[in-house]
Amino acid sequence: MQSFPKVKLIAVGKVKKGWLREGVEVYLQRLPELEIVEIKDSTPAKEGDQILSILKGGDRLIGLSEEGQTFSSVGFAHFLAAADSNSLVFVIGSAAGLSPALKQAASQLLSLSPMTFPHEVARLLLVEQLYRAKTILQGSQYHK
Ligand SMILES: C[S@@+](CC[C@H](N)C(=O)[O-])C[C@H]1O[C@@H](n2cnc3c(N)ncnc32)[C@H](O)[C@@H]1O
Repeated sequence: MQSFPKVKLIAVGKVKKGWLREGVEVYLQRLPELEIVEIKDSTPAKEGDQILSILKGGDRLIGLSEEGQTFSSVGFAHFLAAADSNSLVFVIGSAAGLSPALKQAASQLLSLSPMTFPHEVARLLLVEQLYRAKTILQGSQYHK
């Protein structure tokens, strides 16, 4: 069984739709290693500055963007397992996306699909894939 790192998700804006909030909550309860920090939406440039200002030294920023790298779920699990510290910080932008400066500062961009999703849907998809990754590393039956 491989260990699962602590991960942080910085998300711009709230999940307003109850059915999506409920879904995110289900995976959050199953994944105590995940902390979600929400910041208020403004402009991508201001949001980017705020996100960069709350990062700690050594944090590894992973920006969620449809332009990023795609993984299989098993590949994503191995990527997480290889992150040898508890410093992974994922960031999901607002409807206007991530600022160029934030994308530049990210050590990597992660795509959930080449298609574009609302940020609330992207949050649910990411937390499910993080939970799935944990179950893959634990060898449990969730991932088939
Ligand atoms: C409506 S999208 C913004 C789309 C905008 N055109 C852009 O340039 O990012 C809102 C946020 O959801 C996330 N997102 C949406 N679709 C995604 C995907 N396929 N892969 C990864 N993240 C995605 C991104 O973080 C994005 O900033």
